[in-house]
Amino acid sequence: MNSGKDGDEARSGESTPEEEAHWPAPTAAAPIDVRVALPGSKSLTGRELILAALADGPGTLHAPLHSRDSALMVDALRDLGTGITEVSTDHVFGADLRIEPAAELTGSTSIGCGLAGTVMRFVPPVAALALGPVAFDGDLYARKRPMRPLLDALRALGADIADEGRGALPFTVHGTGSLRGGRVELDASLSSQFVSALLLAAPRFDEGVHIVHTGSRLPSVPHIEMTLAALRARGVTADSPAPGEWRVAPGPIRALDSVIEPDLSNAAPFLAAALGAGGSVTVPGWPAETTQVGDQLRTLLPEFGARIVTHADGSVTATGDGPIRGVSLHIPEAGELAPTLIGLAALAGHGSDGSDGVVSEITGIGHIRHHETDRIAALVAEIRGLGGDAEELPDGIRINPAPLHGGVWHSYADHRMATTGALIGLVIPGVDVEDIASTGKTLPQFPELWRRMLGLQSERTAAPAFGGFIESSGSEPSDPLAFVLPPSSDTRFWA
Ligand SMILES: O=C(O)C1=C[C@@H](OP(=O)(O)O)[C@@H](O)[C@H](O)C1
Ligand SMILES: C=C(OP(=O)(O)O)C(=O)O
Repeated sequence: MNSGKDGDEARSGESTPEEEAHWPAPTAAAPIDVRVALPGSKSLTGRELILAALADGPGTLHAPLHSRDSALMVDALRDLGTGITEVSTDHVFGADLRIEPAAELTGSTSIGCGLAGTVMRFVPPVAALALGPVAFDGDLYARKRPMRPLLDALRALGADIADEGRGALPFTVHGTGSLRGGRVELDASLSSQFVSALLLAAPRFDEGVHIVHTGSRLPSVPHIEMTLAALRARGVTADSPAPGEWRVAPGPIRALDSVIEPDLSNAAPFLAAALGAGGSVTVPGWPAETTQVGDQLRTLLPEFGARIVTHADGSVTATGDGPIRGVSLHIPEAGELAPTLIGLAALAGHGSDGSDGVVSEITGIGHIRHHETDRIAALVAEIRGLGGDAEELPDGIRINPAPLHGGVWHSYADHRMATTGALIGLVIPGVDVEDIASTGKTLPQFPELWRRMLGLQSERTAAPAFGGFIESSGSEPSDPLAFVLPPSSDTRFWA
């Protein structure tokens, strides 16, 4: 795995110079009918890596994500003494991972967080269990992402952390090999990851943890439920005794072999493409039950006019055969999906598709100002840059119908900004996405998958680091199955 640990520039380790600059987003020439298989969930891969590193024996992750964020997590846990090796398999998105927990976690190291919220939040509590100082830093913008509530909570639980009052990266956790734990108050209104971070390491705290959220709002609740479910799957006693409170009992974390579900949040731009291009997009391997917030796409996309069918074989199809409708959505739990939904809302208002010109408002997402960039400010600026009419709300965005035109769409090093630019470019000719390589954070295959989705030839002569993920059954642009996985990989990969 190439994490690009030491550089702001190196994001996916496989981008061409052209992608680093401006990527001409392909415009859909005709309705599409394609099947797009997606790699593993960032959030599940991160949690399973942490829990496997703290477990009572070795375990294997099947079908994990291989991307910049997951590589940074692997590097961080290796730096703390965990053995992580790639185990070759024949499925399409890269190797399984074999994890051998360290007998004792070791400090005296430094950890690069890139721009990964999961690394900068989930690893410090683990570092507190290591022996010796562990220095954390990340990309320049990562230093702006909030950390103070988590660092203060860790201190209250017994950790020694030096951050020179910054409440942000860089900081050093002086691990002593153990942490007392216990009851702690924490304001998680800026990020649910503060809660998940403490819960994940808490079985190894002397007293476990009892977190009491003190803020007036709580974003991304499904991600906290995902954390509790991952802990319980490993035999840990973990619950929520009251709204805004969570408890984890001290005890062993059971080693196990886990299968990572495909990333349903990364399904968002692809399913949304059915609305942009017209036609159908099918994502295979959709779990029948999941804690991933991306599952909500099945109810959110119909708000924009999509038809969704969940098939018995575990695939989900989105079909778009009419104008994109304006929406009024309040989605505090689904901020991760907001950039794609906002992109659709901008298209609903662009005025040349026969849409009814309804104003869209998407609210409850103030916390996405603290994601990879201030996503509300960035989306407003970029939609306006293409001639659209968008304005910031205190906790969201309003989009008034307006025709869009081509131009440069800036990514702000944010993978979901980049994919949103690609989505708009499906409909609006002449959109150039700056830094499409930022998609390497969670989906290095994005440019390739997107072009293949449209029946376009690959930009590469050979897919380098993540090759073999598509089995083209013809690659004629008109072939509706130009983009499928072979059935054998399908069953193996999504089992
Ligand atoms: O725990 C996780 O894996 C995540 C939690 C959410 O963070 P916030 O609560 O900061 O929104 C989500 O947006 C992020 O992409 C992943
Ligand atoms: C907010 C996101 O990432 P992170 O895990 O870095 O917070 C995201 O992927 O949309």
